[in-house]
Amino acid sequence: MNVLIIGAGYVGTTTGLLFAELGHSVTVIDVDQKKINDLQKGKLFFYEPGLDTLLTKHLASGKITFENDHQRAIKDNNLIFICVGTPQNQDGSANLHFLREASEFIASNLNEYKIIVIKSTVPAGTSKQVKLWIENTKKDPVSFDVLSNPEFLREGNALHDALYPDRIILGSENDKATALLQELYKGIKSPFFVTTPSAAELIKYTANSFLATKISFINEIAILCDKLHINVQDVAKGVGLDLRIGQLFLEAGIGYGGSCFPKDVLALIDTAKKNNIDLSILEKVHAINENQPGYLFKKVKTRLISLAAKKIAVLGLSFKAQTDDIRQSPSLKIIQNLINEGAIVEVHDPVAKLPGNLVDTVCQKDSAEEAITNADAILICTDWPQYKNINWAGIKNKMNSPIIFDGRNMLNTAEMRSIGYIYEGIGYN
Ligand SMILES: NC(=O)c1ccc[n+]([C@@H]2O[C@H](COP(=O)([O-])OP(=O)(O)OC[C@H]3O[C@@H](n4cnc5c(N)ncnc54)[C@H](O)[C@@H]3O)[C@@H](O)[C@H]2O)c1
Ligand SMILES: O=c1ccn([C@@H]2O[C@H](COP(=O)(O)OP(=O)(O)O[C@H]3O[C@H](CO)[C@@H](O)[C@H](O)[C@H]3O)[C@@H](O)[C@H]2O)c(=O)[nH]1
Repeated sequence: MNVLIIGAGYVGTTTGLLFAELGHSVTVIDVDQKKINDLQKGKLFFYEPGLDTLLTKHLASGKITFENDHQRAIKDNNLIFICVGTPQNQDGSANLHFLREASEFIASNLNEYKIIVIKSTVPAGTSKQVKLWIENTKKDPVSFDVLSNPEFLREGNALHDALYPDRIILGSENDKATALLQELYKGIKSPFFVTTPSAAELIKYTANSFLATKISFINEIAILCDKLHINVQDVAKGVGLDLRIGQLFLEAGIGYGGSCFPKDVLALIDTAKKNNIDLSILEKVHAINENQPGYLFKKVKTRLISLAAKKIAVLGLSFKAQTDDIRQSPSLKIIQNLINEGAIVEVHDPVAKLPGNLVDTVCQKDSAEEAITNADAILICTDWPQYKNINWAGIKNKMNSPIIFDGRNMLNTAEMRSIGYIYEGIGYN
């Protein structure tokens, strides 16, 4: 099958490579010419394990093409996936500006029947809105269908999640279009659930908000655990053994970040508000998450008292391991707090880089060991597995004072204390 992808970001690039891997012929377009130029040369603009190899493979196989001629791309393809960004507006609502632009561009080049699939995360009812935008812009009486096929991949696991998703959700009211999409995904052995476009759109936000709720819930329990001197990891394990609850997304820490959970929780709150529905549970989820980086910071202040001129090593910048994405990363909030209190901050991350506003005030080191040397304390902000393998016994004597605040509960408490560290995690860890 021939497929066109609009938007060569995380989702568009991964989806394009997935379809190429399934044997389809994929064309990808993006308004960002530099991204297209780089992708044509096999260069990914983000760090995502395994994706670069697949890109090289399918550029060579000719199954994926990154195209500059956008009009021709629309005219030549009758199955189009929209994967543009839907960022957060100031009031928390989803910004559909890029989606509207892409829809109207399709409309002005609508030469024959097309199936338009929205993969971007969009509020319930957006498929209907896209239909209207296209109807109002198209020049000729050509028919089309708009479907919803939300994406559930995680950054850092994009390839695995694309090839082995827990489910494929399709919002479609046209049986022929549904059959075509089922054919497109034929190689994927996962449940294929068909519902209305609006329900598909709401499933996406509900899933992300539920996972965010699990995280905020365990983070609140962790604060109680600190007070009661009970280990939150034991509590999470015992609770998660109940199959109705499950073990995943019960890791207490410094809160969720990234380009999805924070914005999607706020967008669902906005949808509820616009419909006069009280979704206060999600307002609380958001508020807890806003406070969680500050909770670790408070522990630092309580122990060190003054941070002025203290050297603090921060391990991890990205919002989670296996990605260089620093959007909404709790690590950045903590670094800002440290700077505000006069601390000298040295950071390390295996792949992520400091944002422009921090490069002059914070020093990024090439290795964790360099950042730790002469530090008055270490703050672990991202759960990069390599931090477990630091020679903790060896490096202890290079610190001014051996104190670790583990915002991801990733090190072994007993081991760290036996080496001689003052070690504090989240939730009496
Ligand atoms: N990043 C993730 O892990 C993830 C996972 C699931 C769902 N989503 C959702 O998928 C959508 C895309 O996310 P992303 O992370 O890939 O975003 P992104 O910002 O990485 O990529 C979006 C791309 O769309 C391009 N674009 C914007 N307007 C365009 C237009 N009119 N024509 C062509 N290209 C255009 C941009 O230049 C950009 O390259 C969002 O709605 C997001 O919430 C993201
Ligand atoms: O027990 C946990 C699990 C995660 N996190 C944090 O939660 C955030 C999000 O993690 P994760 O869900 O793994 O990353 P994303 O790549 O943001 O993926 C989420 O957002 C995507 C975009 O919508 C969805 O497609 C995915 O299904 C959904 O998991 C990160 O900061 C994690 O550190 C925790 O604090 N505790």
